[in-house]
Amino acid sequence: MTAMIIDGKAHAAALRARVADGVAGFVAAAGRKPGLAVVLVGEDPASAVYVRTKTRMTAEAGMAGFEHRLPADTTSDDLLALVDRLNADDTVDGILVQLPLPAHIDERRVLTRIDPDKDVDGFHPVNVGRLATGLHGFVPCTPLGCLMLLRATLGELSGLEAVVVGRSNIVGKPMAQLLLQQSCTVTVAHSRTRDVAAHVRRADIVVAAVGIPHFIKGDWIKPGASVIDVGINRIAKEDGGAGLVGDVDFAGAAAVAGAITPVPGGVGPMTIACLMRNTLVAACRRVCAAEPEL
Ligand SMILES: NC(=O)C1=CN([C@@H]2O[C@H](COP(=O)(O)OP(=O)(O)OC[C@H]3O[C@@H](n4cnc5c(N)ncnc54)[C@H](OP(=O)(O)O)[C@@H]3O)[C@@H](O)[C@H]2O)C=CC1
Ligand SMILES: Nc1nc(=O)c2c([nH]1)NC[C@@H]1CN(c3ccc(C(=O)N[C@@H](CCC(=O)O)C(=O)O)cc3)C=[N+]21
Repeated sequence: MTAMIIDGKAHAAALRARVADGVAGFVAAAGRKPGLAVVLVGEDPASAVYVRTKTRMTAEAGMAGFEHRLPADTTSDDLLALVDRLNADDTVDGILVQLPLPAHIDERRVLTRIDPDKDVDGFHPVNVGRLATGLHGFVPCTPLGCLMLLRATLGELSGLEAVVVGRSNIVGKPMAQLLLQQSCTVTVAHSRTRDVAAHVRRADIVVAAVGIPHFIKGDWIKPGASVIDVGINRIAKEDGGAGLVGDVDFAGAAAVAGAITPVPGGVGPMTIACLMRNTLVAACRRVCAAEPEL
């Protein structure tokens, strides 16, 4: 193995510590804690685990967490009414509606109902537009975490060839916007791309957000490239247990890459740390129109 392993867990812990410092300053100035409301509809076990982790980390950062668990048969109108209440609640600085939502709920309608200035997920079209035009808004947590890991690993990204595999609104598209903002030359590959391997072979930076275990092969990776594996795939292990693997063949890629994120312990922890960061930023903007240094 030649690649440096990018320790997402350690970077995330360091970011959460900086956020906790900022939170202490906010509490001293504003006389209250930054507040994050997390809404979970239904009983999806993976979502329940993420929501519990988010709530625990919120408390550890010194912030107030408000967990709203609604039954799977909640109507769109009931969910929209809850979003309206959270928008109007001055103790709530950030709102996150856990995805995916049950199929009968109109996801777009719910996400666009969230006050853009409380949209710590960065999914509201206003924040998508702000990111695309270079205005201050909220950047989705997963691509923001990926960018932080890349900056910590490579420093300046200007001029590098970046290939993002995946074009979802949550990961691929905002990731491409962020890399473009850093003056990378960005290619976005997806399921209709004719030869994904050929694009990946040119890349100094590979971000894999496909949702297919070990989709990116080791012999696609350019020697020395930086590989960010966003994939979280639950697979059955030989011993009968459940294992978590990424979208990259880790062993194969680590033999040629310059640096690579593991799964678990890579992008996932950074996503949650960035949510804490965005919540503190939301609180600072709402209360004192200031940007914390993070
Ligand atoms: N670590 C973290 O914090 C997070 C991890 N994830 C994980 O990241 C992965 C991606 O998530 P998400 O973006 O939401 O997933 P989506 O399913 O929304 O998007 C997957 C993307 O991969 C593309 N794709 C599918 N098959 C191929 C193929 N054969 N060749 C090239 N591209 C392909 C799709 O293309 P097309 O658009 O053409 O269909 C699509 O753009 C998942 O494993 C998810 O669990 C997600 C969010 C946060
Ligand atoms: N509105 C919304 N915002 C999200 O940001 C959001 C969402 N919905 N729905 C689901 C996806 C997925 N996601 C992850 C967060 C943390 C880990 C994480 O911490 N993973 C650990 C492992 C955790 C485990 O063992 O399951 C790791 O990679 O080390 C993973 C995935 C956020 N998402």
